[in-house]
This record gives sequence, C-alpha cells and structure tokens, in this order.
Amino acid sequence: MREAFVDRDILTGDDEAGMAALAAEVRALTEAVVRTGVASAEAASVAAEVAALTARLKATRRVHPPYGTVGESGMERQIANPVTGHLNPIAPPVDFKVSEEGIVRAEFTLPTVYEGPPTFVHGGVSAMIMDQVLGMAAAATGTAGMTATLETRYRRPTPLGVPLTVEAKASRVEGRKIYADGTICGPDGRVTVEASAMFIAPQTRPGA
Ligand SMILES: CCCCCCCC/C=C\CCCCCCCC(=O)SCCNC(=O)CCNC(=O)[C@H](O)C(C)(C)COP(=O)(O)OP(=O)(O)OC[C@H]1O[C@@H](n2cnc3c(N)ncnc32)[C@H](O)[C@@H]1OP(=O)(O)O
Repeated sequence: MREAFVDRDILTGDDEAGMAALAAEVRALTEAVVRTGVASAEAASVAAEVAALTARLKATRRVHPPYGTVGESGMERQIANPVTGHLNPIAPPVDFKVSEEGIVRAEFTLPTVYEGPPTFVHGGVSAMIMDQVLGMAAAATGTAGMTATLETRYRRPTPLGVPLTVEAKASRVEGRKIYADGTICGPDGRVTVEASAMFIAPQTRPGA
C-alpha cells in the first residue's frame, strides 16, 4: 500500500489541464445520461461511440491514477480523489480551502447524478463529502489519519442544484486520535448534515 501511495506519475501544467478538461466532459456526459430523453436506438448508437472512446483511452494505462504538483501532502496532490479530484469524473469536484485557523471550507453544487430521495442529495454522497472535509481538518492539525469512525446526522434533506457550503474543524488530538466536526448547510444557511469523525494516525515504527 505504501508503494502504491508514493509510486505515482506526476502530471504538470498542460497535461493536468488536458485531463481535467476530459474529466469535465465525462462529468457532463454522465449528467446527460441520467437526464436524456433520447429514444433507445439513439442511446444504443451513443453507447457504441462511447465504447470507442473508452477503447482509445485504454490504449495506454497507468498502474495507478497520477498525482498533481500542487500541495504539500499526498492527499492534496490526489487529483483523482472522488471528492476533490478534477481528474475524476465522479468527483463533483469540491474545491476546499484551509484557513490559518484550520477551518476547511468549500462552496459547491451537486447535480442530479447524486440524487438519493427525489430532488435531494443521496445520504452516502453527503457522508463521502464529510469524510473528506473532516479528514482534511484532521490533517490541518499536522497529523493525518485513516477514518476510524464517521457519524452523520441528517437534520434536513440536502437540496440538489443549489449552492451548498461545507465546513469542518478538528476539535482535539489525543495521541494518534484526531477528532473533527463539520456541517453541510443549504443556501438558507440552515444545517442539513452534521458529522463527527475520529481519525487514527499511522503508528510510527521504530527506525521508520
Ligand atoms: C493514513 C495516512 C494518510 C495520509 C494522508 C496524507 C495526506 C493528508 C491530507 C489530507 C487529508 C485527507 C482526507 C482523507 C479523507 C478520507 C479518509 C478515508 O476515507 S480513510 C478510509 C476509510 N478508513 C479505513 O479504511 C480505515 C480502516 N481501518 C484501519 O486501517 C485501522 O483499523 C485503523 C488505522 C483505523 C486503526 O488501526 P491501528 O492498528 O492503527 O489501531 P490500534 O493500534 O489497534 O488502535 C489505536 C487506538 O484506536 C482505537 N481504535 C482503533 N480503531 C478504532 C475504530 N474503528 N473505532 C474506534 N476506536 C478505534 C483502539 O481501540 C486504540 O485505542 P486506545 O489507544 O486503546 O485507546
């Protein structure tokens, strides 16, 4: 796992921008797929074209998704991350900023592909975003860790298609355990999701 974590191709400049542009188009394609009203014959025809495009991309494959150049930690450079990664079509993507006080914050809007209950965000998607923001808040203390526990409290349905804000901050560090809390708020500023998590930093091995 360690090797997989560090042994990455690094994308720079135009290469990263080109791949991000491709991911943005695939994101648009995915949204178009769930909302299209075309007839089945047209859907089949598009499927054949998409299959041809997939084959073109698979002509050259990396062992692991590449990293970018910006950011100090591996996770910040993880440009294929499913929440923040501009190279990952399934990422919204959410662009977080970390303040000097260790508050991690972003504004974002989720399209229809993330629908759970009709017109609202799927609870698992909210949990994924909370895991990321809480993990980044934990890392902002100087110690990153793996999620050991994640509790989500869904206070109100989270609406699709409107600007949401997500925010988190670490509350305390106890040895290898880092605790963090956060929220997602709707456009009216009311909390829709609250979450708390505990992360555990890797054990430092003697001599490591
Ligand atoms: C790791 C480094 C990451 C580096 C990143 C660098 C860049 C950072 C930049 C940006 C932030 C990134 C943001 C990321 C966001 C996404 C994160 C995820 O989604 S992670 C995937 C989901 N999580 C898993 O898959 C974990 C699976 N579980 C494990 O791997 C282990 O169980 C682990 C590491 C959580 C704990 O294993 P042990 O062997 O280190 O822990 P033991 O030594 O047994 O326990 C230590 C203490 O913790 C308690 N503990 C352990 N697991 C617990 C748990 N699940 N719940 C409650 N307590 C637990 C134990 O009871 C013990 O407590 P007592 O010291 O006795 O008080």
